[in-house]
Amino acid sequence: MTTTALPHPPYDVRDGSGQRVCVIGAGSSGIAAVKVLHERGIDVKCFELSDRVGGNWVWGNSNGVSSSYRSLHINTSRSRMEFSDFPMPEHLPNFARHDQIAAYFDSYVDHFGFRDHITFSTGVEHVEALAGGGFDVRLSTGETRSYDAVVVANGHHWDPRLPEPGFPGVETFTGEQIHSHHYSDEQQLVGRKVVVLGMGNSAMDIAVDASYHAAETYLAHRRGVHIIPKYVFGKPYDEIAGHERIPGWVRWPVARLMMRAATGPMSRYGLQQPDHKFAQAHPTMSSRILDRLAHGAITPKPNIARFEGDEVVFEDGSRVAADLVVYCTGYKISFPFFDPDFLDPSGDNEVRLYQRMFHPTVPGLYFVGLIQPLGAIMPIAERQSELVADHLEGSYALPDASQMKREIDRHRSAIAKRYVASKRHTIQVDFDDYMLTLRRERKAGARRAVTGGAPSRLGSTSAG
Ligand SMILES: NC(=O)C1=CN([C@@H]2O[C@H](COP(=O)(O)OP(=O)(O)OC[C@H]3O[C@@H](n4cnc5c(N)ncnc54)[C@H](OP(=O)(O)O)[C@@H]3O)[C@@H](O)[C@H]2O)C=CC1
Repeated sequence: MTTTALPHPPYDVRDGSGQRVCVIGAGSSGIAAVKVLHERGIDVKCFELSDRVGGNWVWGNSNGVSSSYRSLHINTSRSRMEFSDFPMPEHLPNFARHDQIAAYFDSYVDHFGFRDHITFSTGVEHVEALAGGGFDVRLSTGETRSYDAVVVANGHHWDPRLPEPGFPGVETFTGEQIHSHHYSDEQQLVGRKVVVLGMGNSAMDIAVDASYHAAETYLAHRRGVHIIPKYVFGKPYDEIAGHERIPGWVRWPVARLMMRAATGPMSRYGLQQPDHKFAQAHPTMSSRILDRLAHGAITPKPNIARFEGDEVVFEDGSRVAADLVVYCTGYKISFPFFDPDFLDPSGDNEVRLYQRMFHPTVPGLYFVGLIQPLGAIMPIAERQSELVADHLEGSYALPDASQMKREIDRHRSAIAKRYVASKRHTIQVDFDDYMLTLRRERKAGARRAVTGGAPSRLGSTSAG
């Protein structure tokens, strides 16, 4: 690969210390970015809508956009979600609850001492890339500040995606309809006849909650999935064969066999058989749903066909009277602070980024945590942030724009080949494979930086 001299800062920056960087959001990815940049001595400021860090993991977050609910527990195990230099407390369960995770993020910020780099209760309202490089960032306070670089970490599970178009009769259905984003606790379910739509992790959790609190619970789905229990053979499922040194062609067949042994076919639970292989869709993880289906506490249904009065009619012609429909139909990737024509995700959740984090034509625009891993985001956000810091310091160089575009195209084709066609898979990565990719990319970028004349982290005693 060749290195092309890029037009303006920070592509030709050689010293990160002179850079002013704005991080948008202090969720799990934003705090990783601030921590890494702060440690490297880069002048970083983060703006967070809420009065605290943690984003989605803060149930009832004052930012008004958390999708968390009372029963939420993470579905990646403690050892696989923790930051590399800040272990989660050992007294925590293997699959921690939202408040335990939010507290962990809080202590991360205090431990590394960068809370004063975060301005709370302040949103970023508009970001404008300037023709000569750098950005103008307008805040909710009305103030506009200038930055050399912007790290976008505003999360991608907060803007609800409803079925489009809605099912016939949706306008006249007499029951209540909500998106899972607006589900907060079981009080919304008590004594009601509830239809949950979807087979992602939100649907699993909410259907299980409903199975304990609602009068009747139906789980409607347009496609079967492979449900993964949280424990397999007495261990958290993701600790088995989960390592970046174990290649995917070993990891996934092992996982497939384990799951086949652990759960058997999904049809035994009354669910549709998946139309794809294991690991060709974002994983749905729940031990409890299998129990609740086996106990008859949840009735599986095919997709919703239409609504008639107070009834939900399913694709097999069956119908139920329902008080509440919960659409667990996923999220849109949204950047409310960019002009629509600046970075248009086209409504299909398509965002074209080199290595899922560098904008190919806007220098200094980075994205941290804009991936949906088969695994946890936190260690990935941390490693991505190291690349951002390297780039700001000049020890990592990007390839030229055409090479970046080719990499993006290759990634798009690989996703299309690998995963079920769905808007939920546009930013999908395998945790271990992507972690390895980032490690290799860091080295490749360091070599490019040397070729291009920048000081290199490799072989340098001052390397961070
Ligand atoms: N405990 C945890 O850690 C939790 C984690 N999460 C994470 O949050 C993210 C979002 O999860 P979730 O909210 O479940 O959303 P997902 O995007 O993962 O799942 C959406 C589901 O809705 C279905 N769907 C979408 N549109 C329609 C439609 N028009 N008609 C019928 N079905 C439709 C999809 O089917 P199809 O596959 O056919 O597109 C899919 O089954 C994921 O990364 C998930 O892992 C969520 C909840 C809990």
